[in-house]
Amino acid sequence: MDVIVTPTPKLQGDIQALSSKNYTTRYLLVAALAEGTSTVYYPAHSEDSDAMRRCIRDLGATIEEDDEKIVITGFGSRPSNVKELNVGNAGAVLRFLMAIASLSPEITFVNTYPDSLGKRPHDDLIDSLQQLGAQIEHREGKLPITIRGGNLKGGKITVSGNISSQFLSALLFLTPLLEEDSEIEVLHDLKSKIVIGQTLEVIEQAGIVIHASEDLMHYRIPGRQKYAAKTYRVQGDYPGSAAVLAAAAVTESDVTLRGLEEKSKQGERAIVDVLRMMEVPLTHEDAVVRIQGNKKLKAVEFDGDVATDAVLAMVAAAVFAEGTSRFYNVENLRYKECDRITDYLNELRKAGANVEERQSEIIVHGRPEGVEGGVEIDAHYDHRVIMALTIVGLRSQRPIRIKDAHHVAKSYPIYFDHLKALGAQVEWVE
Ligand SMILES: O=C(O)C1=C[C@@H](OP(=O)(O)O)[C@@H](O)[C@H](O)C1
Ligand SMILES: C=C(OP(=O)(O)O)C(=O)O
Repeated sequence: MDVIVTPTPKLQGDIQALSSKNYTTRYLLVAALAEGTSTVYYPAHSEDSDAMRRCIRDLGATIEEDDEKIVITGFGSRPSNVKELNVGNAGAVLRFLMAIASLSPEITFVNTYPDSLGKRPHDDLIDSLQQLGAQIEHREGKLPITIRGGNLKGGKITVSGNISSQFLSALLFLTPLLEEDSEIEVLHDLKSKIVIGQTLEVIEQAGIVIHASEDLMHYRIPGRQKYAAKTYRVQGDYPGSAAVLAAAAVTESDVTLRGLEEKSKQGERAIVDVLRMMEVPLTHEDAVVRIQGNKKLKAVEFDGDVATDAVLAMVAAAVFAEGTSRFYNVENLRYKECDRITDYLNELRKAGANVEERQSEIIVHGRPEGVEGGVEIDAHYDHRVIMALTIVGLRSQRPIRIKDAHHVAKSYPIYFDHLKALGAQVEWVE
């Protein structure tokens, strides 16, 4: 399915932010790793959260759900002997479950998105799990991957933080369940470090003790711990909301988004600060963000590593800013659903934006007068590319067509419904 985005000068309305993808995947996981019954209120509903739900069920968790909650009885440290798991296109779900799979004799992760997740590297996690004693078959660090474990003990290991924080998160979920104490040392720079805060927060809520150094590069993890069954409440999602907020920022608007906690550990809450730096009129109080856009934005310089999943939306806003913006320290955007630097900038250029890439940087020469549009965009299987190009389409001169826009459902299936509710002219077509 494609979407046609027709230029829309005004957005107005009041919506509830969707639930956080990252917290949902984590709460579902720690609930599955507990032996009793946990409840997760307001879970996200998207392809990625569905992938975690499906896989923990395959691994032996019992799940009941209604409109507001999921009730999960976990399998503790003994997942069922399942042959295969299919995580769809969900990177975090794959990496977290690769670690958990090493509690089982043999599990194969299949490759159902050869042109997206199938291209992403997992070598660093494979290496760490091998240090713990797992035997792993893989195709140059990529899917399909077979993990043979079952008798991992714990001990001293290293993990590289250069490509993704998800490898470290995966090991932090696994090691408390092992027989012996573990120590993890992170090698190289830890990218998306801020996300580790969400992992540690959830693990602690689940009653597990991990001793982390202040710089988050060293960990001591006592072994033989048990995840406690608990009740969790998923907070609003900043990465998805960043796209809605950026859409409001580039149009004439009065848009209110509810459910975005100011003190959240999600780094993408920086979207609010970045839009403020761009001089977009907004307020953020009591978990409510209100933007009254006037189509005027100023260029910005920003370390994108603190808000990985909001950078594409920030860049889309910068396309219409006065001056040159720079988003630096973003190399690991290249290892996501697509190469979010080269592939994304190619699509932006098609739409008429003036952008440049460096290995770890995106530079945007703003065009406050708007861009040409009138083109077809390749989604590259990437929900965040789809959301960002929609923002650009709202302020182009001619409509743009986003091919295969249904991939937005990876994290935000109701993105276009939300935009429509705000008055955006967006339409699904076959
Ligand atoms: O741990 C997580 O849930 C995630 C970590 C981040 O990935 P990287 O650590 O690979 O940057 C982020 O981009 C992804 O959407 C979700
Ligand atoms: C990169 C993302 O997710 P994942 O790594 O979990 O596939 C994302 O949601 O933007």
